[in-house]
Amino acid sequence: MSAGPRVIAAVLAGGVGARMGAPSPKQLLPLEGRPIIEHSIAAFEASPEVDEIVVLMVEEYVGRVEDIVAEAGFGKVSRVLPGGATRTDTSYAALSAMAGAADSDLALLHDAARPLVRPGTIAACVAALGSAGAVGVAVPSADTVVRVAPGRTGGEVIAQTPDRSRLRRMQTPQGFRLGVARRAYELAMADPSLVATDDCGVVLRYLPEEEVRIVPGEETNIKVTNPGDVEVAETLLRRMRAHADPGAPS
Ligand SMILES: Nc1ccn([C@@H]2O[C@H](COP(=O)(O)OP(=O)(O)OP(=O)(O)O)[C@@H](O)[C@H]2O)c(=O)n1
Ligand SMILES: C[C@](O)(CO)[C@H](O)COP(=O)(O)O
Repeated sequence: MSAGPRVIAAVLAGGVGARMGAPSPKQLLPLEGRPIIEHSIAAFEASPEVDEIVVLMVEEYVGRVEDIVAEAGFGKVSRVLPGGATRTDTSYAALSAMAGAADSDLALLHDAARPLVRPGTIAACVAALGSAGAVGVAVPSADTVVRVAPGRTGGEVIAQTPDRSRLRRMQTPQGFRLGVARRAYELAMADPSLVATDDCGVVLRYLPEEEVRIVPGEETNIKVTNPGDVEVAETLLRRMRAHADPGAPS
């Protein structure tokens, strides 16, 4: 009997949290008494599909995260490494940290700033990677989304109102067969005009022949980004627990 692919999760925590404006990176802010990053790592630690976790942290806080990992007893975390200057650089560093894994193994890239990811969502990503080389968690948009352009007399005007039924808001995890992510990132990192806001976008741009599958996500999987978002996350977490939601994060 052959073993299935190894599943390696990368928790991306290399950002400084400029929009949050806290004195330290937002992934260290307490959420119900535990650092946000601890909740994010805990979701992957608790997922039976995940074999190993690597964490990419702002360089000066790597030691702090090693302490968090040791105190929480996260046995799947193999390394805490410095992140890069941009999120894309951090994703590339994460893939480089997986150099010993096979092209057929699976990488799940997750924002540390999304502490409410459910184990069920992680499981759905891994399941989808059974028949797809690239997958991303997404939710429909409740708002109408428009594309804007500079106005003739200044300000912004609406250039296009895309069909909302075809629009999705991307979240994480985003998962890849390692061979797919490696090929896409090799091309991306060699492109001086690279602009990317997520990892599925990198695959879509550099490997257009690759189908990037959508995995339905949850509205509760918010990205803690701006002041006030920690309070929103705490309210959501309490509500998920109060409703005895079996899929609630631990
Ligand atoms: N150089 C970077 C930038 C971002 N991230 C991570 O990517 C996720 C999503 O990014 P974002 O919410 O933009 O975080 P920050 O970059 O920290 O926020 P800001 O843009 O406000 O500075 C976060 O978990 C963040 O730590 C990263 O690993 N490396
Ligand atoms: C990857 C992401 O969370 C998908 O929505 C998002 O694009 C990250 O963007 P950020 O500007 O780095 O927060």
